[in-house]
Amino acid sequence: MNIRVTVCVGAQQTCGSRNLLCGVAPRRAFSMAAAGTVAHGKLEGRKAAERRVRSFEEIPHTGRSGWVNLVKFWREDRFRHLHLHMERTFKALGPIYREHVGTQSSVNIILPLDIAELFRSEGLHPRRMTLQPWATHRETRQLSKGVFLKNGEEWHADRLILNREVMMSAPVKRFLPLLDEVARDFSQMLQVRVGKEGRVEGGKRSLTVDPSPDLFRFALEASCHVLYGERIGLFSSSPSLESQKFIWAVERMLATTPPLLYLPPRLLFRIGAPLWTQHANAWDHIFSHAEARIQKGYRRMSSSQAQGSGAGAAGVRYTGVLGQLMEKGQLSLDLIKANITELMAGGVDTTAVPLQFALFELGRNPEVQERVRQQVRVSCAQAGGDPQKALQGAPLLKGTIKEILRLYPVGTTVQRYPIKDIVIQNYHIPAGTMVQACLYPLGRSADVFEDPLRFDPERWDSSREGARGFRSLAFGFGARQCVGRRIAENEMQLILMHILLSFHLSVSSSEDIRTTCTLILQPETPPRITFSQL
Ligand code: HEM
Repeated sequence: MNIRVTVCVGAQQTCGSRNLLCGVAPRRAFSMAAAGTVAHGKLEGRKAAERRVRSFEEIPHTGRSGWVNLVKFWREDRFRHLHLHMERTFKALGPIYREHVGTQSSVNIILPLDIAELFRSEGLHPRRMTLQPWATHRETRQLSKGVFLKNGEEWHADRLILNREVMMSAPVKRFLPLLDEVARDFSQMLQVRVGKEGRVEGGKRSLTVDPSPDLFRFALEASCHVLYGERIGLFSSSPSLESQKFIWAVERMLATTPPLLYLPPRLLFRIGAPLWTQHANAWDHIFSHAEARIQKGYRRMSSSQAQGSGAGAAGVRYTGVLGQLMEKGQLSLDLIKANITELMAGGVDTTAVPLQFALFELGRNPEVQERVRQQVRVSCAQAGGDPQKALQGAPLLKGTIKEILRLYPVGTTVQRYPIKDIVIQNYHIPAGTMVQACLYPLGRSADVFEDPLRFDPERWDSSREGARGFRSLAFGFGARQCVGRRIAENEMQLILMHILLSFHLSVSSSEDIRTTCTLILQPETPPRITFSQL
């Protein structure tokens, strides 16, 4: 593959390291043998050396001192552009490199086959949000009120219970109408706004706005509807200030996480003190808000159980993931709280931000937009109001989401710590090393995707080559993949479906959006979108 040759020549130059799978050494061996100057024995010796698994130390790297790198990262503001830094570094060093920044060191990979190797090998996962590396500190423990989600076998058993309420097809079928209701309301709210505030052109109104605040409210409203089985009124004329504060707190928590991850505990409370305080306050708010919501749901559940009408009884409406977990009683109340808190914190920016990118890409690609809309119209007409059928009949909606997450992956990396030694790109990687699949450069690599910068939802058509094989990894992989995946996929498809049925989308400039990395990838400035009545 092209990347292996060209990129690795660069790797040799930069680090003096040779990646023998890259075709550099074999090419030399061939020319020497052709000239008849190499004895047979020597050639065999060279081949054996080529087959030798190279040591960890030989992996190209960005500099040995984590502290020097940390200073560079601070000075050059690389934390905010980590995705671009990775893209550049792969171009310079080849398809695998090591990086050491502050207390973090990782091996970074980009090629689907290598990523497959990583995921196939048994690997531990980084700790969950409530268990960040510095969570061993007393302060963090106090902050999160002693509620922790564990890793390991215990985690796996709990996760399987949770999967039954959020990932399997039966719960998805139950919560899909709830998401559809919120998506429909969002579109209606927008219609009212365009009707009132829009400019008239050719008898129709259109309005240009930054939709991001509304998308954040949509994401929280939708995930709360699924979690608690009831609406929290964020589209009303006086939305709750507490919910708005929750949205800000999640944003703050995400934005303050990356730099803190690289600081050792000693420095954390000195250099990082203001950041740490903001981070701790944000988590405090997330926990207390989620706790209040959970208590409310718990009281509602208890009173309906006291009246003898459990959530599972015929004719009783779906009481959300919280209600289902409480009714089944397989998880302790503390674990239910911890999981629901995490689902609340994980369910806002992760969907609101890709939706901004989606509206932008559909706006700047009117022909693609029209093809998706046509499919949605036909499918909705045939679905007779059933949201599941409507989505099944419009695969381009799913393609749109995959395409958005390819170009703008919410999490720019997926990480694993292999529990056994593994070999990637013929390099030995010891157990316990953090290995990162780097999704942003993967999604934009011409060696992996044809015409990678083109927004093309049809490329994910399952009959097309390239649609398969460790290329769509935005939700991670395997037992540890995103637990909110089904909520997110359906929520995003449904809102796009309702928007496309009501509005034509356009943007004033088709220039690329500049992106920045907090813990998630987002636009530096939210794009303004013109919504025109159809
Ligand atoms: C486009 C939207 C989303 C993307 C791209 C995304 C991506 C991810 C990724 C990459 C992981 C790590 C997976 C792995 O290591 O294999 C993850 C984990 C997680 N996500 Fe999401 N996510 C999204 C939406 C959501 C939503 C809506 C929720 C909650 C409703 C959520 C909750 C979580 C939780 C709780 C975990 C930790 C799972 C565990 O370790 O058991 N995510 N997500």
